[in-house]
Amino acid sequence: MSAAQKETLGFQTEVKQLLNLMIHSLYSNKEIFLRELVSNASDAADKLRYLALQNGDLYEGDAELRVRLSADKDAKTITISDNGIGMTRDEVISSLGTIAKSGTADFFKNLTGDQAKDSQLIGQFGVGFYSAFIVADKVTVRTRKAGESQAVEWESQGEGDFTIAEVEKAERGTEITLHLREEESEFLETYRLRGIVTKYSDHISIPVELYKDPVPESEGPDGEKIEAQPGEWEAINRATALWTRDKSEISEEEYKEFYKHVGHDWEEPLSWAHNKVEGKTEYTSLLYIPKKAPFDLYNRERQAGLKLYVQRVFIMDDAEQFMPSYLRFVKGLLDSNDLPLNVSREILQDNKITQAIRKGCTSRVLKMLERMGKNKPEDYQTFWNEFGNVIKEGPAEDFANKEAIAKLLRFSSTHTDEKTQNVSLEQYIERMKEGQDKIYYVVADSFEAAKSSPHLEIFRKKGIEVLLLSDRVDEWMMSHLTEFDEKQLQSITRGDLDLGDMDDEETKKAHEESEKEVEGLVERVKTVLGDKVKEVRFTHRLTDSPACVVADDNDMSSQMQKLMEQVGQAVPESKPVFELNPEHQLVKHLNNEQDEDKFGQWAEVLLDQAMLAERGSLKDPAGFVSRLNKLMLDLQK
Ligand SMILES: Nc1ncnc2c1ncn2[C@@H]1O[C@H](COP(=O)(O)OP(=O)(O)OP(=O)(O)O)[C@@H](O)[C@H]1O
Repeated sequence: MSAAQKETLGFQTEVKQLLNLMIHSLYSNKEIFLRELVSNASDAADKLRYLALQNGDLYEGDAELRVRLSADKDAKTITISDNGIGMTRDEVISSLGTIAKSGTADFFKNLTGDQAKDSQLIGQFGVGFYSAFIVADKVTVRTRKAGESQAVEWESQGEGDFTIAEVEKAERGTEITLHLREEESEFLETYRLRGIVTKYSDHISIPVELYKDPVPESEGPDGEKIEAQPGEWEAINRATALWTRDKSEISEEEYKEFYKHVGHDWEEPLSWAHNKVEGKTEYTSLLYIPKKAPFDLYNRERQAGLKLYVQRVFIMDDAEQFMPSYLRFVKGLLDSNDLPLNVSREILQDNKITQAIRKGCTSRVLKMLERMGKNKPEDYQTFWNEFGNVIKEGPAEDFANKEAIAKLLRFSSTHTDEKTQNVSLEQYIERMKEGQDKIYYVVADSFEAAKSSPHLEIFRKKGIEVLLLSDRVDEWMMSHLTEFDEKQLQSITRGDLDLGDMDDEETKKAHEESEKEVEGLVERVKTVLGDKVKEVRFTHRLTDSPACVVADDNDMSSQMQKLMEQVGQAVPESKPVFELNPEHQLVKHLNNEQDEDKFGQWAEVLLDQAMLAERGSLKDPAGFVSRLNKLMLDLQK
């Protein structure tokens, strides 16, 4: 096909939207386009080096991988060229014409039109190649894939479409030419380009070279001849893989910039850990905790994982085998000395070395988070707000690290009665009352429901702290977390309430007396309610409410039942234990009711009320309302 047979293709709708948004919302940070393009060039070099392990011919006699920058002041263009893997025609169309990420549609749904918010979202999404259009009104990409003879030219003005044509290109790799907008000529200055590379891309492991113009022969001050200097390519970055350098030599800034490259993130990381492990398994890990959750954190198809290198050679992206799923937000890389260079995902799957590294990396991340919790509570709160719900999957997934994971958990609690989850189990234990041997918690549908649960009444009265749980995953998590620091975690809506040594003799006596006053009531209620309840008993956990329902110790809690019903699972029927507060006026009233019919109605209304407070809904709400109305009318008589 000649250039005249150029084909014009339309961008995927999302690309158009993304381009538009990017140009507007990222303009204040426009210089990052260079970071993105250099980062892509470096990835392309990594990919070629990996493929060349199997087939050295791909180097075509040129194994010195590098990126080159040059500016043409007359044409008002800058060019970024690499001799990496390059792209075929199909790859160009799919990489530079569509967005292949899973969850893209959801991402676009979340855009609000508010520039500040949207630019943050774009950052999370990854800006990449399209950022070229922030400074250019036309971009030309010429690329030839290693090992192929046909090259391709892609060109677009960043509006609705792009053209694609077959061209000749002697050198393998990709050359991107940006036709700068009128007002962007600052980027034609080599000092400016040099400054940006030093700032953002110093850590790139291949040389980034800038063309130094030739200097003609000249005369010195004393008439001596100064020889002409030929034009040449000069490396302007350090060009050593950052993670191979000594920790003490790497600045915070360098770690942060490197994160943006490996993590494809826009924001700075919250924290990182860089370790060289020697001994039986030898590897270097550089693990980062992002500041913001990616938009697709809960998308099952989302690719997550670390970048894997073997002896400094890039092997693959998204090696998910080195992190458990509840730490899937961790970004960074691993460089192993022990894995074979031809390692594949299949080999990684069932491999002793993988397991050893995974174990090491997991405990390193858990320690890093624990330290952050202790030393930088504000950062930790940011982390928890973003990723807390993922960490909550941990106790079920990683039995061996249960205690370490439990230390990371944060909860809302009656100590503050605030929605922010910021109370740790260790803090809870420090505040435990004398004689208290359990950690109490309640799970409800929402924070408000948890906070006003009738089950809390006695705890509030006695000043015993209770953790307030209301995230979807909470019930599931708590079913896997039964103990912490040798203390049992106890749901206050389950089983008989035993406040252990915290009740003094006097209180116990008063309780017995109040039960005596309504003696026989339990049996009467049990008779009228029949098999609607599993058991009826008195309770002293309530102060303001007449009654409540609790789950039997061996039964599923009502929150768990609800969760299972929501996902369409058959739920084995478990009946509630109905508890009556013998000190409450309504319960006393019930006891005095001689008319068995009315007694039955009162008992049912109390049961329905308790169910409503516990589950937020009733199986037969109309029945409840009509019984309640009848009783109200009776009261009028
Ligand atoms: N210089 C290059 N050489 C070879 N392929 C490239 C080059 N630049 C881009 N690509 C291809 O185009 C794809 C899209 O690039 P783009 O920068 O938009 O996204 P990305 O690098 O995959 O991720 P992110 O958006 O997070 O940066 C890349 O994944 C790669 O396959």
